[in-house]
Amino acid sequence: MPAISFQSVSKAYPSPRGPQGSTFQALDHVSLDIEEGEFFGLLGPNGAGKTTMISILAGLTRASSGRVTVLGSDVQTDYADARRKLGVVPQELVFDPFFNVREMLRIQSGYFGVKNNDAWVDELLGGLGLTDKANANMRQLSGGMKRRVLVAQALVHKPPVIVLDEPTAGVDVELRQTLWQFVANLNKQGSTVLLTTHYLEEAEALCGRIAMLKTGRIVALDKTSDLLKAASSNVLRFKTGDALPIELAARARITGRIVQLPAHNALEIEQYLAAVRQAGVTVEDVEIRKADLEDVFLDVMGNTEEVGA
Ligand SMILES: Nc1ncnc2c1ncn2[C@@H]1O[C@H](COP(=O)(O)OP(=O)(O)OP(=O)(O)O)[C@@H](O)[C@H]1O
Repeated sequence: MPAISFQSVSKAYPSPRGPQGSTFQALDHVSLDIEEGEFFGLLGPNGAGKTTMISILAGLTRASSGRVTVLGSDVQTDYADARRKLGVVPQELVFDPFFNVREMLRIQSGYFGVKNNDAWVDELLGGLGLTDKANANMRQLSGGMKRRVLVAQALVHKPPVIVLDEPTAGVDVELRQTLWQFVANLNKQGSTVLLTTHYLEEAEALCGRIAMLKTGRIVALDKTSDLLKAASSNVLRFKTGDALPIELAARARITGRIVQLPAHNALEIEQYLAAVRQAGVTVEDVEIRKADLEDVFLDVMGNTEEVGA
C-alpha cells in the first residue's frame, strides 16, 4: 500500500480575474504514488501547484476531482485517520503567541489524543536543538527557532508520513543541517518523507525519487540518480564579456558573464571551445563540471512534454 497516493487529482480555483464563474486549473490530473519509507522530493517553479497538492493531502483544500489517500485512508471520506497518519510542516509560520514551546507541544499532543507524551516531546526538543527554549514564549523566538517548533509540532503524534513544505526557506545553514539530520534519521527508522523545496542541492542530496511539477502537471518522475544519468553528463562553464555565436547562445545558460553549456562528451566540449575561438570570443575561468539537479530541472522546465498524466 503506498504511503501517499494521488489518483488523477485535479484542482480548479475560482479565477480572481476573468468573467464570473471562470476557473484557474492549478492541478491537472496528477497521479503519483509514494511508497512507504521513501524520501521523496516534489519540485517545481513558483505557482506549479506543490502547495496545492500538500493542502489537498492535509485536508485543507478539496480536490475538484480524483482521490488522495494516506496509507490507505482517503483524505476526504476518512479525514481523521488520514490526518493522524500525517505530520505536516507548513510553509507559513503561524502560532498562538500566548503559549511557551512545551505548552504548544502538549496542546498539539492533546489535539491528536496522545497522552503521557513528555518523553517524546523531550526527544523532539533535543533533536531539534530546542531544549533550552522549552519554557520560552513563542513571541520571544527568532524565525528559525519558530520553524523548529513547527517541525516538532508536526511530529508530536509520531506520524508515519511526514510532509515538509519548503521547510528551509530563508533559514540559516545550521538549522538546515540540524533539520536534515533529524528528518533523515526518522526516514532511516521507517518514516516516509515528502519534501518540497527550491534548494535543488538539498533535494539531490536527500531524495531517492523526485517528481517535477509544472503548471499543475507532472513533467518528470524518476529516481534522483536516473534523472541525473539522463541529463547531459557534463557542463562547460566559462566567463566572457563578448557575445556568443548564435548556435552556442541558443544552447547556453547565461547568467551575467557566466556561460554554461551542457555537453554529452569530450568531443562536444572541444567543439564548443573551437567555435568560441573561431568567433574571437575571449573566455576566462574555464571549467568542466558534472551536471547536477539544477541542470536537469532547468532542462525539464524548458521542455513542456508531460509524463504520466
Ligand atoms: N486559494 C487560491 N485561489 C486561487 N488561486 C490559487 C489559490 N491558491 C493557489 N492558487 C494558484 O494556484 C497555482 C498553484 O499555486 P501553489 O501555491 O500550489 O504553487 P506552488 O508550486 O506551491 O508555488 P510556490 O513555489 O510559489 O510556493 C498558482 O497559480 C496560484 O496562484
